[in-house]
Amino acid sequence: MTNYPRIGIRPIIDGRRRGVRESLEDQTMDMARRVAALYESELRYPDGTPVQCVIADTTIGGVAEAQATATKFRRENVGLTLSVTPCWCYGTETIDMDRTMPHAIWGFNGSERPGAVYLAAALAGHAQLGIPAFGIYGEDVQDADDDSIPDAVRQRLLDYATCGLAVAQMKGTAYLAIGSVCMGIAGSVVSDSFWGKYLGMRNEYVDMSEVSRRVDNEIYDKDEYAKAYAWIRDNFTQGEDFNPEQNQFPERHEEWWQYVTKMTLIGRDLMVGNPKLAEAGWGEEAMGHGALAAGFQGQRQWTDGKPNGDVMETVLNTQFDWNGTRAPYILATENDALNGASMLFNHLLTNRAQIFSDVRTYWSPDAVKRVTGHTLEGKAANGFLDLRNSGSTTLDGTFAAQEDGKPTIKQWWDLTAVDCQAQLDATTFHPANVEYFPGGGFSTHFRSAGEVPVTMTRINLVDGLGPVIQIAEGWTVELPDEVATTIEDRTDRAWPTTWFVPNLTGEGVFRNVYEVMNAWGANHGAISYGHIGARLITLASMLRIPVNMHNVPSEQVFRPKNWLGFGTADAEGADYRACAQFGPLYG
Ligand SMILES: C[C@H](O)[C@@H](O)[C@@H](O)C(=O)CO
Ligand SMILES: [Mn+2]
Repeated sequence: MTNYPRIGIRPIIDGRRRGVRESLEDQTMDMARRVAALYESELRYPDGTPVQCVIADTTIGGVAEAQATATKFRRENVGLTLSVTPCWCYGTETIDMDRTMPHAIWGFNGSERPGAVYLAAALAGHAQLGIPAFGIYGEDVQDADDDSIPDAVRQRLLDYATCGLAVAQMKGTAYLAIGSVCMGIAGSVVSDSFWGKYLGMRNEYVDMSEVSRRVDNEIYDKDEYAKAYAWIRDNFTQGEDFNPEQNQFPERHEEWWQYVTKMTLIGRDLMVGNPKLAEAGWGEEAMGHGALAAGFQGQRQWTDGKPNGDVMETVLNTQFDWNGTRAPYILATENDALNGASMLFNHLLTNRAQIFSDVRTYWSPDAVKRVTGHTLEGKAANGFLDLRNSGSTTLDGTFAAQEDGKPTIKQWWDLTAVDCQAQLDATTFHPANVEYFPGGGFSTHFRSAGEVPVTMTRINLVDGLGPVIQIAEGWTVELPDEVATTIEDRTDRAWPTTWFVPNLTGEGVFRNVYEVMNAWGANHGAISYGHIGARLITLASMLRIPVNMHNVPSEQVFRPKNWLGFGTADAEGADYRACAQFGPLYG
């Protein structure tokens, strides 16, 4: 089993003996146990196992116990801490001083003993020492013997832990670039200072020739290949060839299917290794690159001569294959590492597959009317963004899986055979557009279901500033079939289609759909199921990545309390100032 990072829980207490400490021991330890129980029952790691907590051996009344706890937490692979207290305790004598992991404090809102006073004192210490920490405090006074966790507190506790675990899970892993810069796309210029200093990850690189070397030398598990190939041929429906006749090569399809299946196994093995390869004498290849995310350049040096990477990218980003259901592998198209990082954030916050797309076109109501005669209505009334990747994306992006009769992307452990079949039924694989992809291969086509809550995000690098992140919550929309086909025809009917409408707030770039398109910082976006903007903001603050645009309601925004010292009226400006002051987490 993967050695996932754990949540360290620190019960903080008033150190005075002869009555005070003794009277608080049970209540304080009990708070820690209740939070641990909450986390263990509500949160899971990507492999589906419950999140693990480590509670300090004793309550912490002073520095000696704080140090002993830090030692224990290092041993136990703790990646974030939460301090809890129902009472007054001694601020800087008890806080966790580790600057390389997230911290939060839950101060019980009681009147008998002042948990809130400790919270304020300890967070003032954090502000003064320059160690970011989140504060959690219930709105309504609770009695000392009330062991319930109020809903708002529960929400904050879960927000904090989910985001902190995302930070901790990235640390020490790798982004693997398979190939290098794709067609001059800035996001595929891999920035080791971003990955290393902000995410704590290393960059690994292999040339795309490594993929063809493994195909040529049969460096993959041949038994698994036979199973994978049979499954793909049985389950993937080949659709129409949209190429002009002189660009159709039906005699090569069989060879392409074999090749792209091998690429899929090889892409995965490059990322995470495969012990089967060692059994066949390929010990080094069996190790993999420890990659939590990867990217495949594809265009153009590979696709100009060989079958494209669309099937590989689609299958790896999907939550099932010939072996059944499983966590998705995060694999960015065009080696757009910044979109890969955006997908990774979304994935770690949700444990769900992620859609990679070009943010391709703004369709205004007038343009749709002119081209198709159709009047946009409902959520699409103000126009929509055409999200369409150049040939691949996760099959979960069909939203063919259903929860309570509604389209969704499930967590992989909840996917049923019916869900998987529905996703396959919604998808066709078309011979790739030969003008773009002279080496052939197959592209993935489906239309995403409408009325699904989604969040589109993207990290961009700005010279002189560093990374920034943009976040747009919104909904998918569907169009009548004829209108949809006309619009797809104008780009490429062989590619996956998702139509997206951001939630408009009437302010800034969210005053209309066009402005959101205009403000998008690059050609790609990472699209997650659900409205997860608030969690992305919290995660970004933990990593010190300022948010340059978002449409998340302000009451949902949750950042370290230190941010308030940088201004309270202008939250966006304060975020920039705080991120600049604290600098990257591992800088
Ligand atoms: C096939 C084309 O080159 C596409 O790959 C291109 O338009 C992009 O996807 C750019 O992001
Ligand atoms: Mn693209």
